Amino acid sequence: MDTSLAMHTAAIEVKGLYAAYQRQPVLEDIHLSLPAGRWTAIVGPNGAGKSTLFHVLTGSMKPLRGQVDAFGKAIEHHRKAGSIAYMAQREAIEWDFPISVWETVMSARYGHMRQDAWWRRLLPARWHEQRHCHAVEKALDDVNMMAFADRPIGALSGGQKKRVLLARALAQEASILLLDEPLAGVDPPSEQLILDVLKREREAGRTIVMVTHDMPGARRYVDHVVLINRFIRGEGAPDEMLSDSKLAELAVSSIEQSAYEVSVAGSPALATK
Ligand SMILES: Nc1ncnc2c1ncn2[C@@H]1O[C@H](COP(=O)(O)OP(=O)(O)OP(=O)(O)O)[C@@H](O)[C@H]1O
Repeated sequence: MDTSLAMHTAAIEVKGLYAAYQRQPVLEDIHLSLPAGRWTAIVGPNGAGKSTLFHVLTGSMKPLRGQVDAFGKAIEHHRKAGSIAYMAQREAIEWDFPISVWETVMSARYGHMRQDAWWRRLLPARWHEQRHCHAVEKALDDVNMMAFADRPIGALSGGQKKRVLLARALAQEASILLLDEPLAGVDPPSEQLILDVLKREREAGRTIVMVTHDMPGARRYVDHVVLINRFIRGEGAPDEMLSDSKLAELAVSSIEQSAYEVSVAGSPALATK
């Protein structure tokens, strides 16, 4: 990990962000400052824009407006440097291609290999370099999936796939981990395993930002919470943000949001093409 990055107090800063799909606004006027070396939970109802926020933070979606920096540098810089690891929701992945668990996790090392001298990049043996193999093995061990290393990725259960996706994010050895629902669809022992792994990663100085619907897990482990539903609905300590009254406000915003979407769908000015 680049330790100079960890000197900043904010890992991610978002200013005046607007994002939309086919002119339909999904995120509006988002201002955020996510603390470095801390564990942040992004909490919001279905369709609140949480995954969209991650798409913008990884640079895979261009916002309509606004600025997003990580450790004081544009997201594009981090995209090239591989300093932000992203774990997508399991449902968003195509599983039918014939690669093994080991190869899936090794793909997280491409960014490191790209930093090598050009002639090294041409060597097929780079896949077998000790530092890459060690990072993959450690990540698979962390999520208790080393025994499945040779299995085709498509031949795993849903919870096992999730652990492999987390291993891939860990193997990148990035400064920031963006995890979209890492706890969804896993059994209680796996959930505990994942929470323990993330706790260790946070203790090692990494910044973790995770989308979650698991309130007990968030209350117990995270340092910082962002409530979101198209707008930021609150940001602060877990005790305050995950209180019954705050969560009730968020639920009400969800009902209002649904009513808004119905009215926008009928509006010729914002209708999608
Ligand atoms: N590719 C897309 N094209 C058009 N609309 C989209 C697209 N992806 C998401 N949306 C819409 O954008 C809104 C926000 O979606 P997003 O996936 O960011 O929500 P989310 O908070 O991650 O939800 P969930 O908790 O269900 O995963 C939703 O209304 C969704 O229907």
